Amino acid sequence: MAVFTAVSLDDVSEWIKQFPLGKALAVRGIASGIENSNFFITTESGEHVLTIFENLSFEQLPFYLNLMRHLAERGVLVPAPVANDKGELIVPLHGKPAAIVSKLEGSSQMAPQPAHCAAVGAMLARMHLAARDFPLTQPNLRGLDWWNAVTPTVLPFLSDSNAHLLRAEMHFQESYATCEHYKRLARGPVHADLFRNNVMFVGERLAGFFDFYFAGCDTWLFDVAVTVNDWCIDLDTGVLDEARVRAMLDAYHAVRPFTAHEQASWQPMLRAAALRFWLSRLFDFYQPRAAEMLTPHDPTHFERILRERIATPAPRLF
Ligand SMILES: Nc1ncnc2c1ncn2[C@@H]1O[C@H](COP(=O)(O)OP(=O)(O)O)[C@@H](O)[C@H]1O
Ligand SMILES: N[C@@H](CCOP(=O)(O)O)C(=O)O
Repeated sequence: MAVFTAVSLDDVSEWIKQFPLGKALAVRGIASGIENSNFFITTESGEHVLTIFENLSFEQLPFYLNLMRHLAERGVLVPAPVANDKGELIVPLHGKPAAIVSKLEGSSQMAPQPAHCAAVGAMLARMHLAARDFPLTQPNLRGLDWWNAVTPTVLPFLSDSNAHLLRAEMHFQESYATCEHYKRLARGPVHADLFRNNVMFVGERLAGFFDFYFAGCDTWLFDVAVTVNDWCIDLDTGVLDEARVRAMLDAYHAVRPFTAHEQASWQPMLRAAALRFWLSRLFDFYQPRAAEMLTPHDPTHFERILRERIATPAPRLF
């Protein structure tokens, strides 16, 4: 669990007066976050989530909050940010940026079946299409530039075999990023971290996507690859589960058809998505941020997935 910025009902009662939500009745800290301090807030107008951003700045946040508002206004199931009486979505609390969003119902589906994967695939395609006219841009801050910056900081800790894998994959991805197929991939705002724990379900009904704080502009196919690499695998081996992959890809394709350039890029992109999380987990493991009590995620999970995606031909996209 991350260190929390403590917030009392008294703090919130005063602060929330600037929002059209009525009085605050209760505040409850959420223990499961690892990036930010999150609280469920009961107000006279219902349940909301208050987030105090521990790492992101006032400059970076408008992209995420406005993207969520843009998507929510277009019927994509995401938390809707609430503006204060000046129309602001990001308002300081205890000197840190903070925001209030609507609370999604449901819970995470940690053992997804093909029906869940189909619902996620369809909503992901709707999200990509709905964000086409989103006016703000911000790069994926965990993209190729970040991989290049982080690689030398983790290489000294790796075994010879893993160092070789990392160097070879970085070389492959840098070269792939210059090819014609890659340049012609559709792009736009992407979630970039749509793991099982960032989606709410009520039974088989998808209730919403949340945790947009790794979102950025990148290829839509990268988003699909990140999502497939988490939702459609056997967690012990990293091997793709054919039924769940087909359900997710077919549902996505029915809403936003994949292209031939995407088909040609699918295996490199599954590798890129595995590399991205291997690198961030290695970084968090070997270079933990000061003053946080995080239990790092296991990097070997994504090393296994990367090796598997290199070794096994990718299933067809469509
Ligand atoms: N809008 C929301 N609706 C309902 N629950 C939410 C919402 N946002 C966050 N949560 C809850 O808070 C937990 C932590 O949120 P998350 O955004 O994943 O934190 P972090 O970015 O710190 O990892 C989630 O697992 C979920 O239970
Ligand atoms: N999904 C990433 C870590 C990001 O954590 P989140 O709780 O903010 O989704 C991983 O598994 O490495």
